[in-house]
Amino acid sequence: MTTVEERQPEQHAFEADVSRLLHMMVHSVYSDKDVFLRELISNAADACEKLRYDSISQPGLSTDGIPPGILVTLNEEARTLVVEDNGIGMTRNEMIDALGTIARSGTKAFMERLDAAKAGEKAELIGQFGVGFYSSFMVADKVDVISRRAGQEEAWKWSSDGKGSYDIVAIDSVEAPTRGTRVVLHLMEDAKRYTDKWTVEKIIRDQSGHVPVPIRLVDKEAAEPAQISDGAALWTKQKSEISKRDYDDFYRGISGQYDEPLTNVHFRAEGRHEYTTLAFIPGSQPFDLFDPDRKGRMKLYVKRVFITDDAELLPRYLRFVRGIVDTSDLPLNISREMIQESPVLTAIRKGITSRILNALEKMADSEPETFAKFWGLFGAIVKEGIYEDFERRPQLLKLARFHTTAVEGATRSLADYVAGMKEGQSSIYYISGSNLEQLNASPQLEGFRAKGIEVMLLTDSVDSFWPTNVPDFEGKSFKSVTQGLADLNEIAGEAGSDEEKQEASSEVVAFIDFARGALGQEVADVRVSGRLTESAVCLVASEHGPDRQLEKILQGAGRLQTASKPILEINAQSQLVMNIASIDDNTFREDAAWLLLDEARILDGDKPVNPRAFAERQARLFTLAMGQGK
Ligand SMILES: Nc1ncnc2c1ncn2[C@@H]1O[C@H](COP(=O)(O)OP(=O)(O)OP(=O)(O)O)[C@@H](O)[C@H]1O
Repeated sequence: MTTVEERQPEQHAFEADVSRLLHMMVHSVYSDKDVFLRELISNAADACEKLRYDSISQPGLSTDGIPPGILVTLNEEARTLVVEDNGIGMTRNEMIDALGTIARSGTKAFMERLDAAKAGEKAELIGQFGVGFYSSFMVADKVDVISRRAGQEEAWKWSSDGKGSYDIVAIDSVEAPTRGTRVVLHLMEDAKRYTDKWTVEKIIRDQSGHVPVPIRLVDKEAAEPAQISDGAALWTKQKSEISKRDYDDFYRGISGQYDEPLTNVHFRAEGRHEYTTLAFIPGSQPFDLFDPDRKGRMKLYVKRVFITDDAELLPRYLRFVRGIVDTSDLPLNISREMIQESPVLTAIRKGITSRILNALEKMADSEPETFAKFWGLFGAIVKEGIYEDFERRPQLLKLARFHTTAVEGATRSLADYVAGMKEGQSSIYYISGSNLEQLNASPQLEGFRAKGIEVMLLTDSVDSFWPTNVPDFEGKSFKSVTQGLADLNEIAGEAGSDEEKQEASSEVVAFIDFARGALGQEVADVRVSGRLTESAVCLVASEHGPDRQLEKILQGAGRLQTASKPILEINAQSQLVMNIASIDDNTFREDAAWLLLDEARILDGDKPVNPRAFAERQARLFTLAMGQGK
């Protein structure tokens, strides 16, 4: 067997993505390099918490009675900064996995976004993400990680200059911590300020003052360590003892985001269940907001021991909330699998969901501007709840805000909408699509606009689903303006908007009959429109079945084999239509009918049925109009 001394370092190449990330770090545009320390301290604290957790089932892991702690040591002469913890440590293989690849989905997402960002946006984007251990290479030209896994004899040293490869070598026990990890940063010349006691102390207090593990600092060899933070969990303190700054720092520490949270919800529940929650509504969108797995990131603690950040502590439509729940009602040794089924957790989930929604309601009433910002960031996510949380639907509908035709650049609540309904109006009208401007210009809105009837403009993808699923708001049903007959005659319009509608002339009726025959298989019907005032044509869906937008989405997702045919509505008062109807020539009429259908499709954001035939028909009509045809 080889002894430790005889072993040669093994060289490993970094995974391609790591090399790319490191390159970015070294040549970083990071405005604030201080964050590397927060990342290292956060890893050290996680390692201590992991040991605390694993020791519950394997008490042998930490029998030495040494309390968890993080020690930061500075050496000005050697130009080193060391972060050491007595946590779980890493085996050789764990080092290779954790420090040679990119395991964090967040880091992957970060790199994708960074690649896509324009030059000017990069710095801002980087500021929103924590990028973990690799951020050390912003300030160090060499990093050593010496680690011994709790309960194991052997110790390993990982070293790299961040340029494509790293070495791993077994080292003598005396050179390693008894347990845990020591990260040694050999600082670059221009990063030597990180050996200055006051600088580092300030950074730790500012960034990491609330990690739940005590932090000490040594600034000179053999000096007594100074305690910088006591590791008391912020959430156990009284609200009155906590400043806004404390809350914000804590939020940044647990969320890995750098923004200022919009609000926090901090309460202690007593009675049937005992738990404390400290939750934050972020001030910017987390990177994983639109991930398909829709996972939340609330952390579960039992009696201050971190258990998991994988428990579903909130419904998915509140997945942007960051924070912790600490309870004494679960056993410490509960397995992560058992947690999901625990009735205690169900009760906690209910409790904190209510508190968060109540806090949002309060914000909407007392701080409408903050709420508008909140809705801009997370409204599309909260609306998923309208669709999937039957029990809380009324509360979510009350919270929801929408763009409507009534005001530009601002949003309205459903209560605002209902208050502005016209006499005889029994439905809440909406139109859905992906682009606000395009929706605003939809011909289907014309009749509603002319009568001053407000229409909600729904642009989030979830908007195509929930209105068909929700029977009503305060007794008013939801109705798409692109579906069924527009019975606008029943509704009293604004003064001056109610001129008598002319009946369709017999010529127009004849043209409509002709078009119905000519367009045959493409449309379910051709009829006189009750909703157009300016445009000549538009497409609508039949009364029953999905609205046009929903149908497109379902078809795009392969969930509809055959789309139902649209109805072509014709504006009998349009000058164009009347002119067309007056020409008694079937070739011309056929061209006109197809062109009108194609026009309606284009107005809907679609393509003509047959682009070539469309071009030919258009050419024939142009030629005719220029007086050269026939
Ligand atoms: N001090 C440490 N002790 C034990 N393991 C560590 C330590 N530092 C890093 N690691 C391991 O390296 C991995 C990568 O660390 P990195 O900071 O890049 O991301 P992360 O900590 O997983 O992400 P996040 O910051 O979102 O929790 C960690 O998940 C952990 O497994």
